[in-house]
Amino acid sequence: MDFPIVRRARQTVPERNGNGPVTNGTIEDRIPHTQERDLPGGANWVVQKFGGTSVGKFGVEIAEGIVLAGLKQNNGQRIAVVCSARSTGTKAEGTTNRLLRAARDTQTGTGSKYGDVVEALRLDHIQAGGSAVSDQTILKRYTEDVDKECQKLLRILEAAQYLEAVTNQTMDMVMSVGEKLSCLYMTAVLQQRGVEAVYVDVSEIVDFANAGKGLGDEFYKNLARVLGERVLELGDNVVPVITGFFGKVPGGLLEQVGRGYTDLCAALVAVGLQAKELQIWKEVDGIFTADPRKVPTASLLESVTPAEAAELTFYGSEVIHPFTMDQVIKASIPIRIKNVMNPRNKGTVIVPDPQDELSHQKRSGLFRNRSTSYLLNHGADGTPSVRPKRPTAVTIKPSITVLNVHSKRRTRAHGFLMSIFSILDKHGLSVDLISSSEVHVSMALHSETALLSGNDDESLRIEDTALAGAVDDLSRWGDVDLVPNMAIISLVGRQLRSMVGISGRFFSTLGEHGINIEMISQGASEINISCVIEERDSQRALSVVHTNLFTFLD
Ligand SMILES: Nc1ncnc2c1ncn2[C@@H]1O[C@H](COP(=O)(O)OP(=O)(O)O)[C@@H](O)[C@H]1O
Ligand SMILES: N[C@@H](CC(=O)OP(=O)(O)O)C(=O)O
Repeated sequence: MDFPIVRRARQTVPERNGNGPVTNGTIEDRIPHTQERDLPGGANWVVQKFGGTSVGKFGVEIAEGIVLAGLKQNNGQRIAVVCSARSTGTKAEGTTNRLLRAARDTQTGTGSKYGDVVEALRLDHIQAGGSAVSDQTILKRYTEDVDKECQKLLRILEAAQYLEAVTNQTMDMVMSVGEKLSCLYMTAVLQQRGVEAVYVDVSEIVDFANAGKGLGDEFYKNLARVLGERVLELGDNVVPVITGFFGKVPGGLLEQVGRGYTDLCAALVAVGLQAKELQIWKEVDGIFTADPRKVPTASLLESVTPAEAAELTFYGSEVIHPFTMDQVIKASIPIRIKNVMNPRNKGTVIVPDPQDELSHQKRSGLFRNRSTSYLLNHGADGTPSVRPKRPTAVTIKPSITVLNVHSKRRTRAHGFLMSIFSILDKHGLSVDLISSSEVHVSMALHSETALLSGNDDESLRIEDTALAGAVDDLSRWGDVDLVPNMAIISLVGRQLRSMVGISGRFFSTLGEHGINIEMISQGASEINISCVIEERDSQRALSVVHTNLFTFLD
């Protein structure tokens, strides 16, 4: 479908920059310690979650330098390991993506294409095991288990092809094989090094009566309890290696929780065991003021709040799945982001900020008092805090298309917005950022796969069927245009709400460096200021914002 593509830009007037004090106290004061909590039976668990690329590239280092080293500390600490599906290169080419592609291939009628994917995955895992495990008994058992899982997977895919349907449940069953193979591998690698590792498949664990009611608090509470019980059954010296896939959940794990679900699984295990810490191991030292691979001067943050971590993840810095924090923080379990390549580094801790708690307590019911910024600028004794305020991090989300709708004024404003949102809902499109006036609405939509294709305005076409359908329906309500190849740049930080002039400084920094702002959204979240820019300006925008708003603020 062809559509007019229009490019416009709006700039803001810069505000004065402000500076000032922040919260008092050290991070260690803020981390809840085991002895402060009521733990049953002296539990001393640390739950270690390893991401797909970490298991894919550093399986042996994880076993020796992290798990075994942790056990040798001899402080009564127990370790539970949770793994995602392996990726030996990038996540895009990893096991989960290949499995999802195999499931889709069953519907394209290209015969055995999915069979090739399964065989490639089988060989990949067998080869990885072969190079990390020399004990023939362990290796034989591992190879047989991998073969068995791959045969089962083939049968599921054949059934989907025969039935000409891939349901959410089928997709989940196929996807779960990634975590199963990965955990079989880590179990064998640990056993080879003398660890009493036991493979724990939790992919079928959801069978309790509540499952039908959706993924509410009760569901997660039950799931955490059952996961904890399953691990505790294993005995005293065992290191459980738990599949980071806990489907089949009502509506499908992919649909309900989305990619990155292993973080949530690990969080629930931590809650079930009342662990003293949840560790999320990655290939970076922790959370930085900007993506350290793009901004070499970015600095490591000692701590961030759960809300900051969630905003950063949503707006492009894949730090931790946003559903994870809720579960763990409610149970007073700190989360630590650590680096598999540098295990000695302390990493970044995710803990709530007591000042945030304080400002929540001062709120009276529905109504919020802006004067809570006083609390953010003063210590508990009323003295002004002395540390300078600064944003926490800057992040970029690429692959954004801006969708603009100008009302034909056939309905009043509230009806207009209602119609727009019901159309987006009908087509399953979700909005990352929105800015609206009475008769105009601009929305930023994100998609990993191209929404549009074409090299210039003339040849641009809508690729995505959901977007094409939405544009068709929206055209009845107003004039629609699309702006492709955009990115969202977001400034995130708990102190932003009390930094007078920070938005002006953010936008003027972009403006002064010739970076055009297409759309602005501020205020919906007190800890995030975002705007849409052209994707080709992303790297430059990240650098100039980091240089001007992080380096020179003191
Ligand atoms: N603010 C940030 N701090 C740390 N990492 C970031 C940030 N923004 C983006 N990243 C990127 O997030 C990725 C997280 O680490 P990685 O171990 O690769 O993820 P995963 O565990 O999903 O495999 C890194 O590639 C890093 O460059
Ligand atoms: N393997 C799943 C789950 C996951 O959490 O992965 P990772 O921990 O590598 O982000 C995915 O790719 O989404």
